[in-house]
Amino acid sequence: MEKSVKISIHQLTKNYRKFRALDSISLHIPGGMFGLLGPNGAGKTTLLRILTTLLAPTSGQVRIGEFDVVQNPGAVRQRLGYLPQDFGFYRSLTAFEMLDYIGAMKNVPASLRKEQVMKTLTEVNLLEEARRKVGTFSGGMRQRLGIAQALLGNPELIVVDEPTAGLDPEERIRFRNLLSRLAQDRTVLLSTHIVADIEASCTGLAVLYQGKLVFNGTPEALIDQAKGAVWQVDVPLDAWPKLEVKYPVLSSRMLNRHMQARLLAIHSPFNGAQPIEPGLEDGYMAVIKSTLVQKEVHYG
Ligand SMILES: Nc1ncnc2c1ncn2[C@@H]1O[C@H](COP(=O)(O)OP(=O)(O)OP(=O)(O)O)[C@@H](O)[C@H]1O
Repeated sequence: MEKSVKISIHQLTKNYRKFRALDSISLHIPGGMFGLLGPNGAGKTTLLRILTTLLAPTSGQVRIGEFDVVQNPGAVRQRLGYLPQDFGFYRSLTAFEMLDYIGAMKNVPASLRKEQVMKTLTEVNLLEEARRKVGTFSGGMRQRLGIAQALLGNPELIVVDEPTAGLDPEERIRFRNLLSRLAQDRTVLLSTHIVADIEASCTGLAVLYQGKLVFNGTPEALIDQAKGAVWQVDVPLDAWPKLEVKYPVLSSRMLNRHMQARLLAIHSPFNGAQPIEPGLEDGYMAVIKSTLVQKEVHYG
């Protein structure tokens, strides 16, 4: 991990007028691939925009390596590449032309630019498409080109916001593999609401919920949050509505007048419920639901 950089976030708060989008977040992100997980509206994009110097915090500190994002935004920008959620593409340019243009905006010297553009196109497996217009690209190809532009200038940190939304399963896997490969020698921060994206690739992750940090640790530790609390139940349809409101439902399917479901419950919800080994999605739901439950009724 010769080019990875550490991120330190200390008591970071962001208010949009009276609305608190981030509430005193403290988090240390080591090198490698780190996931930021949370439902829509949790505050992930707000956090990424502060990290990438596009948005000023209300209070607290963020350091990328040795540089503070507020005191030294220029130095931070030189060290990072960002693929935002709504990255705009120049549809009538070729992949090469687009990267050449972005390279110029990133101050990559003209004498090095062609070589760098070709190198990044090779890294994201798009070299053969260099002369093709971006408007003809598939969603997966566009996202890989988005990563290519983030890689220009050879940054130590790559920040990616919800990159697999809208990709088909094959493209999603290909994209995740690309990020894992990139994380071998730099820090990659991946924000997503798709648990499988994190499961496949991240060594550490944080969960944001309603602007608060509700988990920080390894994927295994997140799975442990649901240990002993996941149950499979098989109930007649008329008994289902009562259960459905009482316990958080992880998944359900109708089977011939019966409902088969996975539930979260601290104790067995009733005789005959089968305990199940949890997965990462269960751990994530347990963390999110327990923050809900603390405010409402305790399940189990
Ligand atoms: N400019 C703004 N003014 C007011 N509220 C905002 C602004 N930007 C974001 N918010 C609110 O802050 C909260 C967090 O938004 P944010 O976009 O950071 O969440 P997110 O986790 O990235 O969700 P998504 O995946 O939907 O983008 C949301 O409730 C959102 O409505």
